[in-house]
Amino acid sequence: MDHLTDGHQELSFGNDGHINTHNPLLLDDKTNHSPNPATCPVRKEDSGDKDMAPMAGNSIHRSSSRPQLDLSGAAIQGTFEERDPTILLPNQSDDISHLALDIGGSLIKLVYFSRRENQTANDERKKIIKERLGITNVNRRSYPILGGRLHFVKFETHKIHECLDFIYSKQIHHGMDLRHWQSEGPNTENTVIKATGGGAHKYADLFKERLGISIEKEDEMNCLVAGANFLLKAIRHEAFTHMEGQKEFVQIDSNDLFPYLLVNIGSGVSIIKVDGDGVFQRVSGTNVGGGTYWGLGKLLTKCKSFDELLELSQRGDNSTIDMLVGDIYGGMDYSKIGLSASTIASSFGKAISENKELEDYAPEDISLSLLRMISYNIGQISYLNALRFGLKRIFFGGFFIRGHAYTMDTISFAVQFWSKGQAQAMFLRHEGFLGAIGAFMSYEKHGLDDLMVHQFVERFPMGAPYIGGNVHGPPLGDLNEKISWMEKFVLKGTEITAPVPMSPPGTTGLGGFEVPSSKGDILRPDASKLNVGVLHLVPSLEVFPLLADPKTYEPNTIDLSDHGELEYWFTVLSEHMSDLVDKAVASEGGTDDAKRRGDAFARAFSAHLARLMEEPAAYGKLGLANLLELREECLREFHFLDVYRSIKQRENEASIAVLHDLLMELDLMNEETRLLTLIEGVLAANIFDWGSRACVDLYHKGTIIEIYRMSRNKMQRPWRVDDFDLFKERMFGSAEKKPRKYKRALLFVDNSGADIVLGMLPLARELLRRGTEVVLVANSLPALNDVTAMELPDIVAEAAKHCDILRGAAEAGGLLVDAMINIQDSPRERSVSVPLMVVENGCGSPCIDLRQVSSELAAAAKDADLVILEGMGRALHTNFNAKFKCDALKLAMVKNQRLAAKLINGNIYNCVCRFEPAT
Ligand SMILES: Nc1ncnc2c1ncn2[C@@H]1O[C@H](COP(=O)(O)OP(=O)(O)OP(=O)(O)O)[C@@H](O)[C@H]1O
Ligand SMILES: CC(C)(CO)[C@@H](O)C(=O)NCCC(=O)O
Ligand SMILES: [Mn+2]
Repeated sequence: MDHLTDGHQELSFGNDGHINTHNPLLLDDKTNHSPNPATCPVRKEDSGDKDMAPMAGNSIHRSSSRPQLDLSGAAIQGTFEERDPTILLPNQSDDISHLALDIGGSLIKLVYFSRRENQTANDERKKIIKERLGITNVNRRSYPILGGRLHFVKFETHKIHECLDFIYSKQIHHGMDLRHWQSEGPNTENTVIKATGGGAHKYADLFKERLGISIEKEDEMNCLVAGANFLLKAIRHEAFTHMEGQKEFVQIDSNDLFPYLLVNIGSGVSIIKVDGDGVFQRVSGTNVGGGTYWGLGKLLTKCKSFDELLELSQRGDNSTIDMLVGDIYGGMDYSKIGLSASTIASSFGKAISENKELEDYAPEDISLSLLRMISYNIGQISYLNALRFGLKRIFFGGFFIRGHAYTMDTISFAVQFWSKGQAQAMFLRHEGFLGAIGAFMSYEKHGLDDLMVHQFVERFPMGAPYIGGNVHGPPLGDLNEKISWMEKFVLKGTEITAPVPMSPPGTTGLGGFEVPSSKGDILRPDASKLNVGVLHLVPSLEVFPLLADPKTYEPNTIDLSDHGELEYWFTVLSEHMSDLVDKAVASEGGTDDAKRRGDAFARAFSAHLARLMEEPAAYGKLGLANLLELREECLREFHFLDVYRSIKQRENEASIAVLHDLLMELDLMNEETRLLTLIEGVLAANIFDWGSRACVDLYHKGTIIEIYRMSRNKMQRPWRVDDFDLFKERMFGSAEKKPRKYKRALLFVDNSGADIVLGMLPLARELLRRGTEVVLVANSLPALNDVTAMELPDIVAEAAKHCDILRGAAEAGGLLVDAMINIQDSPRERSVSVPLMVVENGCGSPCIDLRQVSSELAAAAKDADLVILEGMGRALHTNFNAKFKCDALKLAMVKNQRLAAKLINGNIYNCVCRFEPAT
């Protein structure tokens, strides 16, 4: 027995899983007895989709978006003695296309770009939309940049052969001919790659010899500045402060970025005053840098790796070796000048007087003493230079920092201490890659140089465990290698999945250099392995033009920085996992390969979740939308392209089968009753959400139509949030107000099946009937059972068979081009109808960040005066607090008890109908 409560209303299922109530208003019972798909139980998950007939007959031509390999001209590269020779695919166009290097004294940083596969299946719909919405500038580039990803990799400079092997086996250096975006074949003669850092000079010949490629040298300082400027302008939450163990992201206004001080802590330290793009001066530097810490530390402690040295420092006590103020002042503070007894008076100073050898000091203590010495020194020199030029902001980059909390705290503390709080130290998430990014940006002809700020979107570092960070041995190329890696990664990398206790924030005492609080934290597996996201280049993402104030807009309603909240969602997502994996595997035919991928997905997603539990801000500011997106991205990473495909088809078929009856009943009503019934219908049908645990349990208890009717029947007003009367007044007018005819409405749709077919389409139809153009806004990529923009035209075409209004409007909107075959059109009706259109929203998650929408949605928004956001993901988890320049209606059923309590002080299955007039 399952009880659904909505305020005072309660409704229960009969034991047989059938609904006891019968509402004559909607859906005559006859549908229960007909042999149509509406009576299929919802639960039939494992059927795979092979035995599912395509819903719209021959009009469905959904093609998988899995990258297609072009095998023409394939040849084995290298000698035949090699065990796993690389196979070169010279005509493979969506492969890696560009790379740039920063070869420093300690590390080689490599940034490379891989293009995204072309999604041609969507072309027809796109063409129509472009014509309709008058988008003219979509092909403003003459070269085919279709989006892609920027990847970040690093190697130790003394192991340069690993870097050469990596480039070679990934074949990144092909297709680098600057005169052509796509090189025709494996011809490296013209290949030129951009490189900066000292090694660009030192190793140029080696690159020519080993790979036959020429290095084009770019100035190191130029690149550092270009990289920093790009990141600070283009990547949200790139910069953060780090004080007493607390990381806080800073959103830099790109119009208010300059001047600033850039301190790059590599082997040595460069200090650069930056006044604009390409406008800078290297004002200082110091030879006491990262190389000093690592070099001296290695000699003094016999550590074998930088990380080992850093890890030692975390267990160290520097007071055994440093001379403190208290050591000099007999245990007292020197309070007159603001120095506490525990302040370091002289780094390593104790070693003078004690009769000890190196072996007598703990390596841990030496490492910490060294780390503090160097960090404070750099902090102090940086501060002095900031003071010299009156700069308030200091950004620190370079791999010395290595995402290490204590290092950052120490530098921050030094800056804060010396400037008395006047200057602020900030760090960059892509800390070590500034130069490499700058070199990458310096390609003039690759078209990436003029990228608009918003065109890069940082996604979760999906590939990060295996492609970010250090690379040892052969690179991981294909999916198969990724999976193997994932299997090993989780077996070995227990430190990633183990939760980490956070030390309580400490105090810093009397203004002296106390030990910052984050010392005790574990050293996370190389920060760049998990911290640096892959930057996705999406050439056509824009800010949604109808946002009232894009600057203050925050998509996430729930901030997961509250640990209890994060824990809750962690549990929810973990509990969903095995179900999801089963579905994912079934969606790919249940093969052994699919099982292996499913397993790897579960491991990868779990590792990410564990990582986030340990450090919620690891990938930038974390909201629920990000977590849900992470899951979808993880699935895609392991080539699960549409897990819910067959469920969606089944739900659509079942709903289409009863659409006609629903429309007939609606048409018998008067306008006002009909509007209410339509809104009720949207809310009721929003129950079909495979992202909600409670609902999924519910689906086992009845057919789609039974559940839909049950849900409708309990629609008792007032809803928990109920602005319906206000909306009605806007639509129909009142004694005081004139009615309003909206010109164009954007309907952000949610799930498949009843939700779209019996909820949103009838509402769209009503708007169309009233002369409002309707744009259905759907996901670009599959997420849960959300309907996608690619699927919608077929659904609309099916629905149009049952309704003249929909048919005329769909025709006018160009939606029926493929599906016209069976429809006899009447030209008269066609010409008078306002259009019904479909646009993609640019995202592939159940939530939507309106700062990153597709250009077609942005274009469609231009003439829109009504926005309807439907569903929990789009209207509650995100955008519940979003304000718009036009009227906005937010409709959702809350299918999660915790969210209901938190957001609307209500209960699960309560409904939200929030109407907000234009601000
Ligand atoms: N895995 C690592 N191996 C070696 N050094 C590391 C590692 N991780 C962090 N470091 C630190 O980072 C420093 C190198 O930083 P970075 O790569 O920014 O400089 P670089 O470009 O090699 O040097 P420079 O710019 O002075 O030529 C090292 O000297 C060391 O202190
Ligand atoms: C020599 C470079 C620029 C090489 O990256 C760097 O290591 C550095 O800035 N060193 C510090 C040299 C100095 O200014 O004292
Ligand atoms: Mn460098």
